[in-house]
Amino acid sequence: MLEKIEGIVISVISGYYDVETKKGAIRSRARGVFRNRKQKPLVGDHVIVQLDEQGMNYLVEILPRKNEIGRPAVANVDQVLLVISAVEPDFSLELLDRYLTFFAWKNIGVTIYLSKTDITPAAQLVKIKEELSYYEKIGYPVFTDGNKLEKDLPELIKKDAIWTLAGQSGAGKSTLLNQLEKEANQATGQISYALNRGKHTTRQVQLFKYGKGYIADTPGFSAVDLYKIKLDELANDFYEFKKASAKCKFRSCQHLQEPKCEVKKLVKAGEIAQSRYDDYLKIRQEIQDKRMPDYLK
Ligand SMILES: Nc1nc2c(ncn2[C@@H]2O[C@H](COP(=O)(O)OP(=O)(O)OP(=O)(O)O)[C@@H](O)[C@H]2O)c(=O)[nH]1
Ligand SMILES: [Zn+2]
Repeated sequence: MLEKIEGIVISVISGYYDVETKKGAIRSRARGVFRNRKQKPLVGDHVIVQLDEQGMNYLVEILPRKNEIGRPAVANVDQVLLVISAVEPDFSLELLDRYLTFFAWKNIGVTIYLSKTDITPAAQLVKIKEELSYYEKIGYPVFTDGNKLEKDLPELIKKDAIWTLAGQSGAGKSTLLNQLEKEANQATGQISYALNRGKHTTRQVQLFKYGKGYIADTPGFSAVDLYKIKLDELANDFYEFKKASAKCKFRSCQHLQEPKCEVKKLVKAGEIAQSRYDDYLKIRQEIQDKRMPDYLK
């Protein structure tokens, strides 16, 4: 009888898949069957490995994938740690809304981390923190202090959860990642993967253990495309709009010119941020402009 065991792919190196299981890490090869089906196991995939007596382990099945993001891609991402800088590059609410919209669309939770607060003029920082408190109110965890983030993060990463970093180029993703990875390696006595990365090898993504789950060791991605979002579903990706829309007169209200729109009422009352509404309209327009005509779909 060949034993089968379930696990999570934590790294892929030249055709070998390292799978973390309850028996520890198992190195395995993928069965040719995946190639035929054009199916390729990704880091983050939940898989079944078949063990045999000769010590040859085969990855024989990929369990259903709930999402896939980034380049290199990571599967089954539970949460994005979004790094937004206060300065260099300057803080931008529009950029923040773009990221949040994208991950909401992908059904991935976001935790916001404000970086470079140490080099931000005090008055500017006060204003940014105030703006971020709105996001906390609508349900996004916000960290504006790196030490607090590192202290709380192990608790936040739930069992087998996969986190990945995202944010604009220069925001500080690699800086934070190196810090977290160093800590994780110190805690577990692991050798840093970073040391094995030759300059000329293709950049691979690996998961390192953190908290009760994992963090991807590659800074995810910096740019997001929003035009694939369906126009009439966009409002659902703005969580506070979605919540308010239960009180809109029309069930399919897009919060534009419709009468008795709760979202517009709350914008007027200052309860929904005007900047959120403006960004909603802007992204909407973008989707409209790039939308394929119905007959081409
Ligand atoms: N003062 C200060 N500098 C920071 C902080 N975080 C990052 N930096 C600096 O900002 C620059 C960019 O940081 P990176 O970590 O390379 O940014 P990144 O998001 O990985 O950028 P890409 O690799 O281009 O996507 C580096 O010079 C860092 O040293 C911070 O919290 N405070
Ligand atoms: Zn409405």
